[in-house]
Amino acid sequence: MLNTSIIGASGYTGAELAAMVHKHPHLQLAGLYVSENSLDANKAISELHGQLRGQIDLPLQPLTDVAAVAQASDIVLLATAHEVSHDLAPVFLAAGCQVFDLSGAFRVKGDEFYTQYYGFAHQHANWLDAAVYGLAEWNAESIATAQLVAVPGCYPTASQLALKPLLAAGLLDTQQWPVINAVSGVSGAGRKASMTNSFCEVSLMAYGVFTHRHQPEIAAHLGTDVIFTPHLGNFKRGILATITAKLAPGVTPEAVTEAMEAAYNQPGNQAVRLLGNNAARLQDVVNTCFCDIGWKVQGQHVILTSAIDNLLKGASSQAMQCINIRNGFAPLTALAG
Ligand SMILES: NC(=O)C1=CN([C@@H]2O[C@H](COP(=O)(O)OP(=O)(O)OC[C@H]3O[C@@H](n4cnc5c(N)ncnc54)[C@H](OP(=O)(O)O)[C@@H]3O)[C@@H](O)[C@H]2O)C=CC1
Ligand SMILES: CC(=O)N[C@@H](CCC(=O)OP(=O)(O)O)C(=O)O
Repeated sequence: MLNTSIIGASGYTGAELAAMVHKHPHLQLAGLYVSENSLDANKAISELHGQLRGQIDLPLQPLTDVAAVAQASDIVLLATAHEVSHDLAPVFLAAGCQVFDLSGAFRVKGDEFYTQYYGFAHQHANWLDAAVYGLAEWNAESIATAQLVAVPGCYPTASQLALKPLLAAGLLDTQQWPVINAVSGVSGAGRKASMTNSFCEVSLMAYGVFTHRHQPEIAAHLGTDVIFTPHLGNFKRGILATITAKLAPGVTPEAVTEAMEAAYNQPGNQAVRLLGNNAARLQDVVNTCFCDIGWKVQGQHVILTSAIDNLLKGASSQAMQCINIRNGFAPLTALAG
């Protein structure tokens, strides 16, 4: 059994991770942690997340001695804000732990990226360089030997899983940037109260227009520029991305289907479900580890729809897929099947 600690366990993604680790036949929950001065310190996790009652009643411990937690852990899951992960990951890594970071702190290489999009200067160039981007269906080979996995953002997961097969097969005319419009449920903003996620303030709207940090994350890992516009929806969970792209001259609908099937009808890639000409729907993926992708071609354009649960395939279940790949377990262990 691998001792697994979750930092940020009281949050939305942290609680999902706790449930998965509890279910996993080869992982053992070593500890659940919150910040040193957290208002939730020493409460049972099930007091905050009632669905865990009777299953996981462990306390949320204040993270006071990072070195001691590292010593007691084989695997550390960081379900913490970017700056917190940035500071904590190197400590766990130096102690030899496998680290799976759900934040954006190690996702994109490049000197100016963190100052421009995250508001802090990155201090750990060596770990940023060593980090493997945890898009499970596309980076399995590198994930299998990584010590630090940077789990992709929620919008980047939905967007890239739809576009990558077409780019890999050379089917897109990238002179016209793919246009991604995506709507997320409010849990994407985390559990902490704020005016923007307050019930009476949430309304379907675009935000971060031309400035959202996921645009450069998507572009960097796709290797092509995109227009990306996120939207906040008045529902709890799920992301639906609707993506319009231009096909290269002569590309047929059959070629698009073949590219999607070649990418995902493969052993190990069962977390992506292909819908052909049907459109993806949130209700089919919420509370699951799946990404559903549909597409339709007309003339020289393709419209793709991609749906995930932002807290699962967009964060926690993708982290668990990466743990499974890294440690030689079946890819969807503790997730499905
Ligand atoms: N929500 C989503 O859909 C997605 C989130 N992510 C990323 O995953 C990470 C977690 O997100 P989410 O679960 O939504 O966030 P939440 O705000 O719901 O939870 C954050 C957790 O971190 C804890 N925390 C805060 N500061 C520290 C600290 N210094 N040391 C230890 N624990 C700390 C909080 O508890 P307390 O403050 O009480 O200490 C809480 O448990 C973020 O980086 C987010 O960007 C990625 C993809 C999707
Ligand atoms: C609805 C909402 O607010 N969503 C979040 C994205 C959450 C996510 O993917 O997290 P990372 O910050 O780890 O990239 C946002 O737009 O900031």
